[in-house]
Amino acid sequence: MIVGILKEIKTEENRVCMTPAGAEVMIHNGHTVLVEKDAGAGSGFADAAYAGAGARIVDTPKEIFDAADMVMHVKEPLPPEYDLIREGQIVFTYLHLAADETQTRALIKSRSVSIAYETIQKADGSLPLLTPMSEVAGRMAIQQGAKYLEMAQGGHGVLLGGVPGVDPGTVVVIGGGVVGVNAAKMACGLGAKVYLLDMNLDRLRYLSDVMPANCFTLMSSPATIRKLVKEADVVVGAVLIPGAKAPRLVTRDMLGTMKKGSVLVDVAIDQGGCFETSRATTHGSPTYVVDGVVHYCVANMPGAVAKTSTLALTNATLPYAVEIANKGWKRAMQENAEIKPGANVIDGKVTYRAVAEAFGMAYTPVETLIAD
Ligand SMILES: NC(=O)C1=CN([C@@H]2O[C@H](COP(=O)(O)OP(=O)(O)OC[C@H]3O[C@@H](n4cnc5c(N)ncnc54)[C@H](O)[C@@H]3O)[C@@H](O)[C@H]2O)C=CC1
Ligand SMILES: CC(=O)C(=O)O
Ligand SMILES: [Mg+2]
Repeated sequence: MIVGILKEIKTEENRVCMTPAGAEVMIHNGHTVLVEKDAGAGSGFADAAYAGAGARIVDTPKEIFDAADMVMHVKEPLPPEYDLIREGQIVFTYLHLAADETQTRALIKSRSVSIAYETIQKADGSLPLLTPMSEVAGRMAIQQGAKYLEMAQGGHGVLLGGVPGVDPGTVVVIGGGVVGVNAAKMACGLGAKVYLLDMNLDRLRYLSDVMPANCFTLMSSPATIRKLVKEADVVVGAVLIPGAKAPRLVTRDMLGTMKKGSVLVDVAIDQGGCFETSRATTHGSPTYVVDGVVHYCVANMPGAVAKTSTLALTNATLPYAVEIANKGWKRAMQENAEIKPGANVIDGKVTYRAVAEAFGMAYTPVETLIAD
C-alpha cells in the first residue's frame, strides 16, 4: 500500500501523524511511505530523518492525495483538502464528525473510507487512539486554567494552590474519564480544591479510591453542576458520549451565576462542547469572554505541546495503521473488532450511528459493507 503522511494545516497544529521511526516500521511491512515536505518539522523531525528511514518526501498535499491508498493526518481534513480526497481512499485521522456537518457531507461526497481515530474502541469501551491525547489535554487544561486566572489574562487573580493562610482555588471537572482524571490529578497536585463529577457510579467508586484527599467525587446532575459552578474558579468540560455531540451541561443561565474572571476550559469542544456558550477557538486566539467568564475552547490542545503529543499519539496509532495497511480496510475491520467502530463514512454512507443521528442522516451498519 502507498501510505501518505500529510502536513497539518490547522492553526498552530504542530503534531505529525507518524514519526520517522513509525515510517521505518511501515516500510519494513512492505509499504511505500510518502511524507509531505516539513510535515514533521513542528515536532522536531526533519525531512532527512524520514528519508533516512526510507520514506519519499513530496512537495504538495495534492501529490499525496493523488498517489496514496491511505492518507493519514492528526486533525480532520479541512476545506482546502475536501476535493483532493479520492473515491476509495482510506482517510485515517481524528474526524469528530458529530460536531461538523460540513466535513461529514464532504466525506460522504468523496466516497472515501474515512476511519476516525477517536471511535476505534476496545472491548472494555476504552478508546485507545483518543486516550493519549486526552491525557495531554487533561493535564494542559489545568495549566491553561491557571494561566487565565491571572489578572493580566482576564482572570480574577486566584492562585490555584493558594498559600499558607489563604484558601486554594476551586476546580470543578465535569467528566471523570481520561481527560477528567488527568485534569483532576494536576489540579490536586497544585493544591486546589477539586470536584470530579461523573454519571457512572462504578467509575466514581474507582476515582474515590485512587484520587488524592483534595479531590471530591460527585454524581453529575444538573443540580450539582448548578451549585458547583457558582463556587468554581476553573471549570473543565471533560465529558464524552463516544462519537456523539457533547451534552450541553453548563447553560447560559448558570454562566450568569459564576464569578467574574473565573475560567471555563471546554476540552470536549472537539465534540461540540459541553457549555452552552462554547465555540471552538484556536491556539492563535484561544479565549473569549461571556458574562465576565473567560472561555478557553481550543479543539486541538495537544498541538501546542507537539513534541510530547506526537510521540504519545503515534505510539498508539502505528499498530492500527500498520494493520490497516497490511490487510486493507475490509479485512482489518473483519478481523479486528477494535478497528471496525472506527468506520465513520464509507463509500458515501454514514457508518457510525451517533454521527448519522446528529444530522438526521441515514445510518448504514458497517457490517453490511465488509461482509464477503
Ligand atoms: N480539545 C482537545 O484538544 C481534546 C479534546 N478531547 C476530548 O475530550 C473529551 C473527553 O475525552 P475522554 O476523557 O478521553 O473521554 P472518556 O470516555 O475517557 O471520559 C468521558 C467521561 O464522561 C462521562 N460523562 C458522560 N456524560 C456525562 C455527564 N452528563 N456528566 C458527567 N460525566 C459524564 C463518562 O461517564 C466518562 O467517564 C472528548 O470529547 C475528547 O474528544 C480529547 C483530547 C484533546
Ligand atoms: C483528540 C483531538 O482531537 C486532538 O488531539 O486534537
Ligand atoms: Mg472539526
